[in-house]
Amino acid sequence: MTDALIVKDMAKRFEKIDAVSGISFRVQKGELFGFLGPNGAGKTTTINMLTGLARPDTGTVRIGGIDCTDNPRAAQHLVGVVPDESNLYAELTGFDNLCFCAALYGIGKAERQTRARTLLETFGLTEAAGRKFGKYSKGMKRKLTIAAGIIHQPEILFLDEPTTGIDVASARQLRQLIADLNRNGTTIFLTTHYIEEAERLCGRIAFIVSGRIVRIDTVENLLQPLQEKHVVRITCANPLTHRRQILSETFPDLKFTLSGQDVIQVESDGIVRVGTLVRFLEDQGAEVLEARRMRPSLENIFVRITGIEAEAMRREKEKKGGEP
Ligand SMILES: Nc1ncnc2c1ncn2[C@@H]1O[C@H](COP(=O)(O)OP(=O)(O)OP(=O)(O)O)[C@@H](O)[C@H]1O
Repeated sequence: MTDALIVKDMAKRFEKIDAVSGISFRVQKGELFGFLGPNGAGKTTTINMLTGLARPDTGTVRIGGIDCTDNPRAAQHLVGVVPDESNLYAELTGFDNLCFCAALYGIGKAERQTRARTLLETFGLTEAAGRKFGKYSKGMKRKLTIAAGIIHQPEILFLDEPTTGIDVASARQLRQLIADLNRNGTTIFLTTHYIEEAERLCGRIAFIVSGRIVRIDTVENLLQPLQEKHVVRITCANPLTHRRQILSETFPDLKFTLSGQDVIQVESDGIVRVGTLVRFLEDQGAEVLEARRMRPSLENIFVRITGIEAEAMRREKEKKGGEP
């Protein structure tokens, strides 16, 4: 397999902050590669350097075999970027926006019209092709922005939080579309704070924490240590914080992790006797609302690796980016 992207010892410092501290990784052609990390981990700084918007202090970036380190303009032609805020024109139609983007890359008139039509078809936007972009729904806007990001057939497409801020149904459609694009050969670099989205879509994931890549592996390998685990999530109406100690002492074979104040996650190598646990908690004065056996997920791994609650990260992001 050939590499679409090779990053070596790339670093960036802002005054006193090492935003990215010498990271190295490769993305193969055809991969859907996930880049996950908590707030402030260095994801945006990394993407900016990979897409030619910022220059690394040290290290090298090769895209499609071309060294882009000292030539950010070269990078801009080799990558497709879908920014948070769409850069398309509200007054132009969907079709004209795509043709305009293609023209910026020097694509001839006949070819850009063909590509625009094909992409509108692929993204289910043919009927909206003649409508002004400003009148599109949020989900349609995001789709057209992705279409514009691949009109020049880039080596790699960067999707930064593609489903943040759009409604649930459109987000589901977008995920399907991203999976289809990848299945049809587009190499994708995806950041998302929806861990489940990453688990569902990505083949391989890098975890970045405080500017360093702390783990990089296939989703299958990341999940492997959890395959034998049994996980139960117990939700209470009152805080559980002060009960963790007694739970650990009474059930030494079980591992208890608090998730917020009123949810506790129980992990075990053997079957968890949920009834016994619930009765014990109730005897202790807890008001148990729900006890649910969970399928071990990438979220458990994320919490282990980053020490950050995925739920807390989701809430934080949605405050910034709007509803999911
Ligand atoms: N232009 C800048 N000047 C100074 N510090 C910066 C600048 N850009 C980023 N940083 C700092 O660098 C670190 C990494 O920031 P970055 O935006 O890359 O993180 P992130 O992983 O994208 O976070 P989020 O998920 O919240 O968007 C943070 O500590 C941030 O405050």
